[in-house]
Amino acid sequence: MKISDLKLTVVGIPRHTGFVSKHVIVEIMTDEGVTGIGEMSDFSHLPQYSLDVNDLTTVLKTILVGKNPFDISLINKELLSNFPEMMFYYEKGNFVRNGVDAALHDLAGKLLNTSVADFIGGRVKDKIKVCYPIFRHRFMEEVEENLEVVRTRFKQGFDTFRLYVGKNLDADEAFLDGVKSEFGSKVIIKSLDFSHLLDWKQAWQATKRLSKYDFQLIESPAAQNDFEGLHHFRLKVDHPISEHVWSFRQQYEMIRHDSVDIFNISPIFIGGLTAARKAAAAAEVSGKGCLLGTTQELSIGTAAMAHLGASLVNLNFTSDPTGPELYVSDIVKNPVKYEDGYLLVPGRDKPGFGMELDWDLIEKYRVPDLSWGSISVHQLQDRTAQTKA
Ligand SMILES: O=C(O)C(=O)C[C@@H](O)[C@H](O)C(=O)O
Ligand SMILES: [Mg+2]
Ligand SMILES: [Mg+2]
Repeated sequence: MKISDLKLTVVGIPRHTGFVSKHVIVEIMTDEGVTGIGEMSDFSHLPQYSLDVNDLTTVLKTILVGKNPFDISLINKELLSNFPEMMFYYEKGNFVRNGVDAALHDLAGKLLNTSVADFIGGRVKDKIKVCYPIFRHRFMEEVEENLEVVRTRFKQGFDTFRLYVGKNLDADEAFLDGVKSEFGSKVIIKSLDFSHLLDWKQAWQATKRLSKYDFQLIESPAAQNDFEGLHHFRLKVDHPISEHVWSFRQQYEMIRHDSVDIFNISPIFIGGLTAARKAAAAAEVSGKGCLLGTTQELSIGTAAMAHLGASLVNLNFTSDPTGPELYVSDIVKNPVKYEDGYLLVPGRDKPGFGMELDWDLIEKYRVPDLSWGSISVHQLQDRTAQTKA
């Protein structure tokens, strides 16, 4: 059996915040008529240049067509040669490798008539605890809007939230205060995420101020790749520290410098399920915790993470994938489901990821390319449509 073709389709889907994320749907076809689907999720991140999707299609066809789809390790090796690791969180080559590796997993599952979780290690759990994100405040008037988000989502069963912080500490504090006085211990704040916007000393000052509120962990409280800074920060605070994994070299340096307690692992940022499983194994071997991060995927990307999370033995902190709840629409007929603040892993009876494309929705949200238009760095850092300077 051979891979016979590949197709990439770009969609632009707004979030309830108004921010639009562009994603690429990947289809890998075989000469036996079975197609695997994957997602290169959320290209709408800095840096502000875009890939040429037609050219990318040609490049990926050159790599894939004629290969046996079960040769996932071999194909990953070739993808890595063509899209090498960079020491940058939002490196777009990782998104490309992730979408292809996902489609290969979906394809393998379909060909074997087995779910992806069963294909990569089976199920330690069939639901994954997740938290809903509260995007970064820049202005005081956003506090009430975000408290309303907590009210709405709490009613839907989300009792755990994470908060992006660091640009307006008065607003961060007002929000945490509002949550505490309205919900008390019924609502849990999983994390404060500094998103590498402050250096470790500034993040430490901010943390001291916000530490009168309860939260479980602190994420990205230093510049990207400041392994020593993370280590210094970690020794100063009682909370566990988490950091995203965006390259194996970076993960190795975090282990070597004892920079973190928890690795935040997302297939999109490390370049696929195959790579994410290695990162989770490295976490296990180095005695670190692990959680599933997110770029806010659509249902295909989120299902891939659900299958991955189901098979991990060391997923010991609340995870982040809530994309399908954030966007106004999806591109599948049967989106992933959330129940009482858990992401449900698609059933064992469904081959591959268990997702089916909805071409009416794809046509509705299809866009010609990954071009940017006009958007500010603040909007990209804070994931809001807020245009105020
Ligand atoms: O934990 C994080 O950091 C994120 O979730 C990053 C976000 O920017 C996410 O990728 C998003 O698009 O909202
Ligand atoms: Mg983060
Ligand atoms: Mg994202």
